[in-house]
Amino acid sequence: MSNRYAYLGPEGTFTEAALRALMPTASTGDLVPCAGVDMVFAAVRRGEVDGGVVPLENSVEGGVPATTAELVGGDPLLIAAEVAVPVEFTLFAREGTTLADVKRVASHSHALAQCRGWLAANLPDAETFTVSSTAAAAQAVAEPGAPYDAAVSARIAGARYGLAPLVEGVGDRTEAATRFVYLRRPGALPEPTGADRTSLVAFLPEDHPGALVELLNQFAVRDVNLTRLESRPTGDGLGTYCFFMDADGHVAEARVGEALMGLRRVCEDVRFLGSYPRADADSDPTPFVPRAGTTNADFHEAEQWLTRIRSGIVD
Ligand SMILES: O=C(O)C(=O)C[C@]1(C(=O)O)C=C[C@@H](O)C=C1
Repeated sequence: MSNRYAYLGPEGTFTEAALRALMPTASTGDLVPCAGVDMVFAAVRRGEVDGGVVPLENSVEGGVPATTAELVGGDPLLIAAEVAVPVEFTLFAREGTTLADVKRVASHSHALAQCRGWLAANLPDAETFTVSSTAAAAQAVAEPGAPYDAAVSARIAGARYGLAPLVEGVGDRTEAATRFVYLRRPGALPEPTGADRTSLVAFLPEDHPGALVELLNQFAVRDVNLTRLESRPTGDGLGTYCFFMDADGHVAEARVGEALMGLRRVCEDVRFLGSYPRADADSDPTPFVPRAGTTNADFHEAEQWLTRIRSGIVD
């Protein structure tokens, strides 16, 4: 039986494009569209699918709140892969609609935010409506008696729902990209590839001066590069935050493992979200070389030395 994968649907989302990039051999019948990010998580947790793909962060609008909330607070799942997809937005409408006819525009909140400037300049009087995804907007516009005149969607969504492109390239930033992650139930981690990323959530102990520095130092002293740090309220009251962190490297590497042990000591809690191959590994012009004293070999040598002196061997 082939594997089944859930994703933020309906058909024609950027998330579907991400899933197809991650699982190029999966056929359409293996892909399970879900109406929300939370439903993708639920389908994976319940074992209805082998894994699922959700948007994690966008280069213009930042973290996707629904994904971060599930990763931080929901029943644990592991990130097993990632992919970055360029996001180019098109304004779609039913055949015969002109720009002057457009009074109501629907899309995903992250998509509307990325087209804010264009919409203000070109459709200043149009109202915007947030729906569950860019493809859900296109699907709604295509329905008879549609509540919206136009949708901001991916090119594939327009074709999928039989809409006409009114204007292409309505995004404010031409280089916009979204990072998507592939989630699965806890189990064996992907093997280290030499160009990996580790994601986790750190919960600080009681608030005190330098608490965040202590946390960051665990990575700094082991020369582990952080690629993302996002604070998020825990929900336990104003001023109480946890930190969503991405670091270069795989937890199987001594230097990353030691940094995580250090974090575990200084934090109230640490939620490990996975170690998986970096999507940008091929495009990295200057591969990271840890400084002397922080290579995996240095950590192993120091560990062996400790074992020897603990048993009284002094060389
Ligand atoms: O609605 C979609 O098409 C999605 O895949 C979701 C999503 C997002 O959550 O950011 C993905 C990329 C774009 O930035 C806009 C929307």
